[in-house]
Amino acid sequence: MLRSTISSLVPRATSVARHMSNAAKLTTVEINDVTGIATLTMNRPPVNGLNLELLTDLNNSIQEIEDNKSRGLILTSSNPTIFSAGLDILEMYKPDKERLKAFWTTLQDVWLALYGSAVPTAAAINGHSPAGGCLLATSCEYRVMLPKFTIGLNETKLGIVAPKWFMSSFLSVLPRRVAERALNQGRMFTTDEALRNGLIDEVANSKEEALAKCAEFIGSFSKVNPLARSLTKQQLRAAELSELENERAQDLEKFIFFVNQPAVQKGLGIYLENLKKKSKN
Ligand SMILES: CCCCCCCCCCCC/C=C/CC(=O)SCCNC(=O)CCNC(=O)[C@H](O)C(C)(C)COP(=O)(O)OP(=O)(O)OC[C@H]1O[C@@H](n2cnc3c(N)ncnc32)[C@H](O)[C@@H]1OP(=O)(O)O
Repeated sequence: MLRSTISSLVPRATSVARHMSNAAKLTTVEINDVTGIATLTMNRPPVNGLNLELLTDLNNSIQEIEDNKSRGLILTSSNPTIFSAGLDILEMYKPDKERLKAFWTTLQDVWLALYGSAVPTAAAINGHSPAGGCLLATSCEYRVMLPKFTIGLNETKLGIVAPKWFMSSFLSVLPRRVAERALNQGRMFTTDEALRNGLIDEVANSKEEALAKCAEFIGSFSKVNPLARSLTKQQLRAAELSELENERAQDLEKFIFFVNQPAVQKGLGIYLENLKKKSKN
């Protein structure tokens, strides 16, 4: 459900950005005191794999940004070549039952909070963004990406299935036939392909430029009534949000059942092994 927090139109004091969250966490939130825009940075080396702890910090940070009435949220990564490698496969491979439940429930929370955020959202995609990384990026309203990286929902390549709400975010950005083919193929788009197909909105040559373009997008709403804006967004996104809200328990059950299938476990094991082999070469 879209949060009701509305950013104020009162101009901010002129000063440099200030940190709201500390670096001990896997995310940091920095508010620009001039623009009032919050930059939420993922920082879980080596690849920003979305494990339970990173998802928990992401969820708390989004909440913090909403509560502090920021003008907007920019999601990015501290890693210079990876936005996020998607879900940490180790959470799903030979999983602990209780942790697996908490992991998926927190992922649901993050998606509901980000896709349904009341504030304008943008992703500065400063590196590769497969699967769960693409989910985060497409949950935002605007995407700026650096050249020569890749983005997409590659689940079928891992022998897994993107849940419906992953598809909802993807479909909110791409034309249906492009989304359908890409999902079935597990296609990863290069930056150029992503731009051509509308999966991203702009290309930037540096992270700084990407952040500036995201800020410009968020700034484009400065003359729009924030309540009218957020209620409009809420109506546009309500169907997908309610669908997951109403089916959270079934979605969790399906996930747990699916992940525990021997064929899925075998596929994940092989995929992990190949990733490790590749990283050693
Ligand atoms: C009827 C219908 C039913 C429907 C039911 C639905 C049920 C739900 C099903 C379940 C759905 C689950 C959805 C999952 C979505 C996901 O997000 S899955 C994750 C997908 N991610 C990937 O495929 C990315 C894999 N990684 C890479 O491609 C590369 O690592 C990279 C491009 C991100 C970075 O490359 P590079 O910089 O060269 O680093 P590497 O050397 O490859 O990696 C370093 C290090 O990290 C490990 N690693 C990489 N990614 C992951 C990951 N996602 N999880 C865990 N670990 C990862 C990699 O193995 C290396 O480790 P070592 O250093 O070797 O230890």
